[in-house]
Amino acid sequence: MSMRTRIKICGLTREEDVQAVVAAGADAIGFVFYPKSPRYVTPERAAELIRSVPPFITSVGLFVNATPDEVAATVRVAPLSLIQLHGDETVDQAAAIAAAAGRQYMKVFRVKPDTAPDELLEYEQANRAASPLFTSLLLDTYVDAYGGAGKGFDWSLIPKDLAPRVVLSGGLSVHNATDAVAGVRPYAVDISSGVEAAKGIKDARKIADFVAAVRAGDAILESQAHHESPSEAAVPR
Ligand SMILES: O=C(O)c1ccccc1N[C@@H]1O[C@H](COP(=O)(O)O)[C@@H](O)[C@H]1O
Repeated sequence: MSMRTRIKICGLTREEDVQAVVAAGADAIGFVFYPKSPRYVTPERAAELIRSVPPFITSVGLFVNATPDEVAATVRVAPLSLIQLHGDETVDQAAAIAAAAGRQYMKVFRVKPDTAPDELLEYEQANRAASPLFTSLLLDTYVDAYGGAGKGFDWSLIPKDLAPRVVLSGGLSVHNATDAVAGVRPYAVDISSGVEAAKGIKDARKIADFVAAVRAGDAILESQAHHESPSEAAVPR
């Protein structure tokens, strides 16, 4: 059985970019509430942008080392469905932030060259045990600036049994999206730099091409599923 890989486009600051993401058929839109990011938006600006988001598209709020009060105050202004905790929040801090905000959340793990695959599995289990609001691990590359750097990591570090539950990010683009989907088989992919004309300014053509490249990966998985034996095909990804 194969599945449609979910797509999140992150770091939106302009109305026309929101429309481009929706038109391209992506599933989620990300707003960066980290003041040091060039893609930073205020909660009020995010609320304005979310007004043009149709139903069944998830609006995600990205935070880096914010306090529970700060995140709760942001979701009172901007109607976010999901929170992305992209900093050094501990497992318990992440659970407390989500509880204060009353929202489901993704927790980032910033992968380094020496990250052991088991660390990823253990970190996912610890987050899952800490809160019923935890939804999934988001894997990004370790960089000093926390994220949005367009830098990839070694996907072979992702355990095969974890992959169908993770959101894969870090340096994705039209050039590697098909391989990422067909090779890693993640639940979802998340991109910022790879679909930009400049930081915080998205490019509609790049967004459409990225979505098409992800769907090409899905098509490869679909055709593989048809050629697998019945016992292999019964294993959901
Ligand atoms: O987008 C940002 O500015 C940002 C700032 C701080 C932390 C994370 C940020 N974005 C996230 O980074 C990853 C990778 O992005 P890229 O595609 O490599 O540019 C992604 O999850 C973004 O949501």
